[in-house]
Amino acid sequence: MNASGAAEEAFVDLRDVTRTVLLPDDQELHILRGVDLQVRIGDHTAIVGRSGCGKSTLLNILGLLDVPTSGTMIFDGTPVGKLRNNTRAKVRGASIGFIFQQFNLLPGRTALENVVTPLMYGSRKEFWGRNAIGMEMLERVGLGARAGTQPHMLSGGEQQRVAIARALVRRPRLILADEPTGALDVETGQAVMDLLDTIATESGAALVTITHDLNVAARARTRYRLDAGVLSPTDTVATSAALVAVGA
Ligand SMILES: Nc1ncnc2c1ncn2[C@@H]1O[C@H](COP(=O)(O)OP(=O)(O)OP(=O)(O)O)[C@@H](O)[C@H]1O
Repeated sequence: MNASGAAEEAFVDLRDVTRTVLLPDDQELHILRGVDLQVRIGDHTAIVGRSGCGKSTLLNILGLLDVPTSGTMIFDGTPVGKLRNNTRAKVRGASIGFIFQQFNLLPGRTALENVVTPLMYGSRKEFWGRNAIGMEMLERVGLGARAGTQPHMLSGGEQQRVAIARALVRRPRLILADEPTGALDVETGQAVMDLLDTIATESGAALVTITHDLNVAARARTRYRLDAGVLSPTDTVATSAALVAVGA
């Protein structure tokens, strides 16, 4: 609710979204079936599901990398179906930060060079101020002293912190994290999720984490399960209780 008592508009609003692809034998594969999802600024949403259930497909749609086959999607007040490809790419660069399981840092570039890469495509202010902005982000993730270090000299947790700094350097309103702890040990993964949660909250962004790790999902305030392309909210209390019961 906002100050006037009205329900706040979702930053991303998917209604009855489907994604269908045509296979070589002319059969249709229904990857997403009638997905309803509202993501609000300040939310931390987790989507869990087994391999092949459609998680990457949903992430690609949320990240404006792909479009629904049917249904409606509103992104920051604009119907996505009305956006041209190049406008979609611009909105993506300015409004969405991506974090991947394998960090996807550029080899042979320093931590700072990696972090400032998105600023090369930003406004003049972002472009010319990129080193100062990048350093500030690296300091926020606790790696100011490693600005000149290349990724292969950093630990997995440190590489993911650099990737977080890079994802957040243009102050995106939506952060999409795809198995962000998948390549990290449990303790490092928890520290990375703590950091991601804190920075997303401080930056006033929405965080959507796609994961098969129930420990990671348990941190989110809103949880969904994706099962064969069908998205359903999971019962928060029951899920938490179940997670505690299995020692997660
Ligand atoms: N363009 C495509 N053409 C044909 N099949 C596709 C296409 N995109 C996805 N699929 C199939 O749709 C299903 C869902 O794919 P998706 O990559 O979204 O799953 P996922 O939940 O992310 O899986 P994982 O966790 O293993 O990465 C899979 O069976 C995949 O092979």
